[in-house]
Amino acid sequence: MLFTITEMMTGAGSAIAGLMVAYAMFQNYFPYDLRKPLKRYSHRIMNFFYPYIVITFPEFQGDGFERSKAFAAIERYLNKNSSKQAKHLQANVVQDSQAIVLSMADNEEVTDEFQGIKLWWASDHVVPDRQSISFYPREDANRYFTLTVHKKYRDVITNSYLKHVLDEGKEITIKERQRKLYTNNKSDNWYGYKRTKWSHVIFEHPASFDTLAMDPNKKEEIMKDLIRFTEAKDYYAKIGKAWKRGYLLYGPPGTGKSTMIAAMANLLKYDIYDLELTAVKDNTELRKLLIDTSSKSILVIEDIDCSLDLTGQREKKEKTDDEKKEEKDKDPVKAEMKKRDQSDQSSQVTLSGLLNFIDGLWSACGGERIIVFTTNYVDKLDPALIRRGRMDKHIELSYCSFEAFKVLAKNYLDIKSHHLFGRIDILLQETKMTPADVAENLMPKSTEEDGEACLVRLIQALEEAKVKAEEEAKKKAEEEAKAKAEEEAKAKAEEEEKLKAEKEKEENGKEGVEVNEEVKENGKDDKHSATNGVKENGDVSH
Ligand SMILES: Nc1ncnc2c1ncn2[C@@H]1O[C@H](COP(=O)(O)OP(=O)(O)OP(=O)(O)O)[C@@H](O)[C@H]1O
Ligand SMILES: [Mg+2]
Repeated sequence: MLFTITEMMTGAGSAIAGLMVAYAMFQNYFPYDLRKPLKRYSHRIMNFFYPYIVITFPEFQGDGFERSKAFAAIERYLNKNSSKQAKHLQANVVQDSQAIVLSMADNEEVTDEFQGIKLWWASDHVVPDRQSISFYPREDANRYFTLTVHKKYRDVITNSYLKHVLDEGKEITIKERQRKLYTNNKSDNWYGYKRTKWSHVIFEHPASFDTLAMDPNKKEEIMKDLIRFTEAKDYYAKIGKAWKRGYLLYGPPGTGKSTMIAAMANLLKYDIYDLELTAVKDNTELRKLLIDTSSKSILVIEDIDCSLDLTGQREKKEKTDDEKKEEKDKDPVKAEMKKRDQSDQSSQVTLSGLLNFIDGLWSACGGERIIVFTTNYVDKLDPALIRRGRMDKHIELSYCSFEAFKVLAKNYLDIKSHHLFGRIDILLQETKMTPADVAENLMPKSTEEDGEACLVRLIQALEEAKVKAEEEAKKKAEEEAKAKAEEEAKAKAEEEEKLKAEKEKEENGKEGVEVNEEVKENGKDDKHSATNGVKENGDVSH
């Protein structure tokens, strides 16, 4: 046996040596001009017998400094197969990704299947020419993927499979990317080196629809609505509408409007653009900001009633000169600061600009976008702004209901049912408390405090709120009654005054008539005497 192996080795060694000699002779003595066609024909012969096609996807293409998007997408797509099949994996921390991406190391091969067709993916690298000068700090070796598949499937692969790989890879990239929370910069900071219109931080809000306290049916409906929107690309194209949807969240402070936006972003894996309208100078800037947002994002304008005077009149009611002077005399520093503040914030964004922004021709750029407005006072908003088509879904977030309380109790205390729940149910119906306040009362304040103690505290707070509300209602009723009584008294006094005045007028009138009559009588006499006078005069003139 040992003899045979040694013999084989010797045989192989001499064969290799023979080949090397032949190659060296080919290099040295074969005419240069004939080498090229020979190579070409050998390739053709090889192709004739080799039944596969090989497609290469390099990491960097041409002189491009940017990593190829196709390569990145394929890397993500192969991730799921390679982590199962390949034995040698390479861990990469990809920029903007939450997870470490495991891809197969060089010379590893994984298989994939598509419509019953078997395909082979392999990874390798080439070391670029050392003498080349590059300013780009790319890695020394350029990696590439190769896809090998039987020739007869060429059409399926080029037409459908590659699209499927790229789409799926992109989808995974988007899902795994670190999401961002953007806010707009003032336009003074838009230009220059590395300046941008939006600044961002990593979005890490933990809110989810599970932790959101509200009626479960309503919650379900909102979630379904959101998911249907994300899947409705073709539908929107079919009906000829831009792929966007507007939500108006309204309700008193502390009822979970901002929390719901975070939950929406987490559900859909979208970025958030939090637009501060007061920092936008005019409609043109508003449009520029919109163009600079990416798709798969939620555009938020919080407290829309405060950001803009939505009756269309942008300027706040001007104070009179006297009022201004009085203010200045009281606190000159504050008055000056306010003046500067006002001149800084002189935003000329108009209602029509905002409407165009959310519903006009420009709103379609980017696609797959959700616009959310929040407000505490829905009645204050201009109907044009919140009509369907602009704000498609109106969601009211209101005071804490018993259903909402149960979600909070489960989240904060891990309690699903308790004998105190009945009392809380009645109290929640009798008094208004925001989910924010309920949550605050349910949060244990020390390690010793157990769930029951927190529920008791909530009951106390609810009872106090109830008493307070009753007192306030009583006070309000009293004030109203007082105001009404005062008004009635005032009206009565006015009526009396009026009557008195009329009476006086009447009496004066009577006297006036008598006087007049007297005057008339006197007048008659006078007339008489006057005529007489004329006559007399006439007589005189005669
Ligand atoms: N429905 C809710 N479910 C769960 N937590 C809530 C809910 N509402 C309020 N909270 C809690 O109360 C806090 C305040 O809520 P949030 O900021 O969402 O209120 P808001 O409606 O946006 O108020 P504002 O109108 O003042 O902006 C949050 O930190 C959250 O933990
Ligand atoms: Mg808020």
